[in-house]
Amino acid sequence: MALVGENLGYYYRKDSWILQDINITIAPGEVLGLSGYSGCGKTTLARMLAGYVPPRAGRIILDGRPLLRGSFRPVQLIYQHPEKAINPKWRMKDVLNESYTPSPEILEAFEIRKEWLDRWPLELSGGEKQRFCIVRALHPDTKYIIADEMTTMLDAITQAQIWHAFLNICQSRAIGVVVVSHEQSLLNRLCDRVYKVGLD
Ligand SMILES: Nc1ncnc2c1ncn2[C@@H]1O[C@H](COP(=O)(O)OP(=O)(O)OP(=O)(O)O)[C@@H](O)[C@H]1O
Repeated sequence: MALVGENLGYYYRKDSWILQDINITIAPGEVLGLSGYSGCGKTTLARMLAGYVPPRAGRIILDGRPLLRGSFRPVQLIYQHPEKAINPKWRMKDVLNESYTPSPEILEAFEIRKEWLDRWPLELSGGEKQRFCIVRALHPDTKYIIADEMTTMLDAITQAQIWHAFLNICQSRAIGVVVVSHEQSLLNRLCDRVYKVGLD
């Protein structure tokens, strides 16, 4: 059930390609890093791999078939800023239960406190909200997760705890993970291999 990007290319302004001829394969359970200088196109590539943006060239294949943009996303994307992914008019328990009911164990693994569930998004910190986005992405049918600067806003200790919990679950379910980060030390620590986007 590999996730494959074949000859991918992207531009925002016509004839001004920011990504070209990207060939990338992620195996189930693999942790792949995406590195590269600021503005080289990491987020754009992440969005294409998750099926949020159709490539201008090439295609995304999941399990031998083109990735469909259906209602359920087998490739989940976690953004740097959880505010972008959470409806501000929903209480956190509704955000959490949007697509499945997470077990008490998974909530515990991410240290999500019971009293947070009745709060509005504005009443939680960015790091607290991000835990909900991570749990939500770990839907039972998720095959791949693209984590775009997922823990950039967190202190080093919380960052380490969250990655530990997250990668344990991904490993146990053979979920493939793409870690997008500008922090080379984080990529070296977490990833089986690192793909460099752009030239530098
Ligand atoms: N919606 C857009 N319209 C036009 N240009 C865009 C748009 N989004 C991004 N870009 C440009 O595309 C290039 C790649 O952006 P992208 O966000 O993918 O890079 P990145 O490697 O993730 O950057 P960073 O590490 O700084 O987050 C940048 O030059 C950026 O200015």
